[in-house]
Amino acid sequence: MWPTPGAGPVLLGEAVPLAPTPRLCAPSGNNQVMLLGDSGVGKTCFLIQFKDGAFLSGTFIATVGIDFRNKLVTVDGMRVKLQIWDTAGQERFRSVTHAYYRDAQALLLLYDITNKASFDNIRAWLTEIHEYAQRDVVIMLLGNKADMSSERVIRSEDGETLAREYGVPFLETSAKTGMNVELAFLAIAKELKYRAGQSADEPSFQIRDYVESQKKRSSCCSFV
Ligand SMILES: Nc1nc2c(ncn2[C@@H]2O[C@H](COP(=O)(O)OP(=O)(O)OP(=O)(O)O)[C@@H](O)[C@H]2O)c(=O)[nH]1
Repeated sequence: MWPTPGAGPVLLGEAVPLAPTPRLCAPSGNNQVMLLGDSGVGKTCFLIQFKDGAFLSGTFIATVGIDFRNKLVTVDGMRVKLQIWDTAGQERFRSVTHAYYRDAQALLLLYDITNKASFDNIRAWLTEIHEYAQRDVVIMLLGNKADMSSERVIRSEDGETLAREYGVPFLETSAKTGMNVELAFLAIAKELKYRAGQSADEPSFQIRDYVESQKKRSSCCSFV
């Protein structure tokens, strides 16, 4: 039996620094975020890096079906609970994961910068997303394993171009070093908070602009 979207155990109590008396975004609902992409691109490691700040190296154990973790992030003094679904990239689990697309508010679509097939398959993933997910789902494209520069086969510009074609934000990330992992989730949380209508202070938040500005900041000042 696979877990039910929105009905799983609430794993609160993580060490998340909170601002004084933060409010909870979408208190009665979950902000469901799904990780998608070919098998081996690093979805599970990406989630574990975000949740626990750790990297699982060694033997690759493919995800079976689907699993999730919760994490609270603080956005502009407000707590946003993200329920993050880690899906199996293997083809044989596709019918299982399709059932979860419609409940997702945001999708992080990963490819591996050292694996051309995983990049070429992004268009097929986007076709599936358009078929099964909500029409207004937030999508972000991530080129993972950016730490493996000597084995890179997909240029950063190619990721940028593809993301621009589909009108989605783009980041290169590393689940190993943590590069841009937090930024990806923070941008999603900001967008979901904005959509929940609780950002009067940010009346025109644009996730792509936010991601681009943060990328410039980190490249200029060597921090994220
Ligand atoms: N160097 C490096 N290795 C990574 C990174 N992310 C994942 N890996 C490695 O890539 C392999 C696959 O990672 P997973 O996170 O299990 O991949 P997945 O996308 O969840 O795979 P499925 O569960 O089959 O869909 C593992 O051996 C990881 O250690 C990264 O950012 N850098």
